[in-house]
Amino acid sequence: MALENNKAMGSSTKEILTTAASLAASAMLFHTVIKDFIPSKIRNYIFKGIKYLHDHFSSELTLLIDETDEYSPNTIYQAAMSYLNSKISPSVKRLRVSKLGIDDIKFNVSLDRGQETIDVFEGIQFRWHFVSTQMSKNSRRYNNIGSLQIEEDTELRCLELTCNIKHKDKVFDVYLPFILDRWTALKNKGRTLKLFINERKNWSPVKLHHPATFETIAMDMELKRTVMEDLTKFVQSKDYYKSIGKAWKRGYLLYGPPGTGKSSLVAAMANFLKYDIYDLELTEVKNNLSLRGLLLGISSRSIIVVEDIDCSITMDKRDIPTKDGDCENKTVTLSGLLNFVDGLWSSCGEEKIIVFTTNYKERLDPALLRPGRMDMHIYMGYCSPCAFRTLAFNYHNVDDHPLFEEIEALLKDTEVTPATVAEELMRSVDANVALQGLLQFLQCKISDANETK
Ligand SMILES: Nc1ncnc2c1ncn2[C@@H]1O[C@H](COP(=O)(O)OP(=O)(O)OP(=O)(O)O)[C@@H](O)[C@H]1O
Repeated sequence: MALENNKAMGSSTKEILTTAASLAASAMLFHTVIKDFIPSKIRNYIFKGIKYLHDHFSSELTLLIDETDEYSPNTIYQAAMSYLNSKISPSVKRLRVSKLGIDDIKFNVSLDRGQETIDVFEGIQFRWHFVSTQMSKNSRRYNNIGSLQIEEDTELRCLELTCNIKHKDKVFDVYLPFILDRWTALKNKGRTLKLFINERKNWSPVKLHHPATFETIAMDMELKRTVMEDLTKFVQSKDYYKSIGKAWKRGYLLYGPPGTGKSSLVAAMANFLKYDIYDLELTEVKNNLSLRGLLLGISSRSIIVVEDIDCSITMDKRDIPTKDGDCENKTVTLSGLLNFVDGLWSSCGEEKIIVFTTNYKERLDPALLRPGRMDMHIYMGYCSPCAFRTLAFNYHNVDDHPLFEEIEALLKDTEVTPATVAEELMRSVDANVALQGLLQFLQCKISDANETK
C-alpha cells in the first residue's frame, strides 16, 4: 500500500516525507517501505495518510502521518494532534521553522527537541515528533497567460510516530483506533446535526435541534434497551460487515398508530449516534433515476427516513411497465426503492441506517417485510404505565405522585397515544393540576367508551 501511495503522492509530499524521514531517523541508513507490512484489515481503513518506514537494521517502527497527503481525510493527523495537545504541557508547545532562500523549492526542516514527546500507553512507549517543512517557492513567476503571479510560502507538516517494532500490531489495532475514537467523540460532542430535505433533485440542509433522546422517549424499557444495544453494535461492526461481505447498513421499520413517537424515535436515534437525518419525501421524487441521484448524494453516518412508506409509493404499480415505456422513468417504484436498500446501496457509501415508518404495517408489500430487508421491526404502541412515567418525568420532573397509581390503572384500560398524554401534561406547569387534568381526561374517555358500547 505504501508503495502505491508513494506513486500517487504529490511530489511535494514525497519530498517532505523523504526529508523528514532522513532527519528524524538519522541513524537509519536505509528506509524500506514494505508494501505488505500493514495488516490487511487496516489497509483500506482510515489510516490512509500514513507512510510506514522500517529499517532492517533497527528494531524501530516509524510512521509518518502526513497532514497534506491527498489520500488522507486528515482525520488521523488531526486526531493525533488533538491527542498530543492534551498530553504536552503548554510550555513545550513550540514549533521552530526556518526558511532557506527564495530560489525554487527549498526545504529546511527543523525538529525542535521540545517538539518530541513520549506517550506511554498500556505500558508501551510511543515517541512522537512534530515535523514541519517550510516550502519557499519562487515568489514571482509568470503564468501561462502572461500575468505575474506571487506565490506564497507553504508549510507542510507531519507527525512522526516511533515505537518498538514488536508493538506494530498494537499501534494499528489499539493505539491509533483509540486516538481516532477519542477525536471522533470530541468532534461529535460539539457537532450540530443536520436534517436534509429533498427538494427536486437536491438535498437542502437545516439545523436539527430535535430534543428527543432515548431518555425522553416513552416506550417499553426492554425494547428501548434492545434498540440502543442494536445501534451501538451496528456502529462498532465495520469489520464484521466487511468480513461477511455485506454493506455496512441497517434497516428499521417503525410501525404503530399516529402519535406514538415514531418520528421522535428517529430523532432520538440521530442524537444518540450523532448522525444527520435525510428525510426522504418520495412523493417529491420524479422517478427511480432521480431517486438514485438523491441516494448517491447521502453521506455516511446518516439516517435515511421514509415516513409513511405505505402512502409514499404506489405498491401495486411497481412492476407494471406503462404503455409508452418503462415505469422506471415515470415514477418511483417499490422495486426501485428496494434496489437501493439491497443492491445499489452496497456501492454507495457506508455506515447508514434506513428507517421506514408506517401507521399500517399490514398494508405494506410483503417484499418490504421479507427477512433481511428491514433488520428490526419496532412497534410503537399506545401509552403504557411505564411510558407515562417517562412523560411525567419529562414534563414535570416527577417520578412519583399520589395520582400515578390511578392514572396507570386507567391507562391499562384504554388506548391513548403518548402524544395525547403529553398534550394533557402540558396543559399546566403545575404537576398536580396537570396530573389531575390527565386523570379526568382518562376517566371521561373510558366512560364515553362504555356508553358507546
Ligand atoms: N413515545 C413517545 N415518547 C415521547 N414523546 C412522544 C412519544 N410519542 C409521541 N410523543 C410526543 O408527541 C409528539 C408527536 O409524536 P411523533 O410525531 O413522534 O409521533 P409519530 O408516531 O411519528 O406520529 P405520526 O405517525 O403521526 O407521524 C412528539 O413531538 C412528542 O412530543
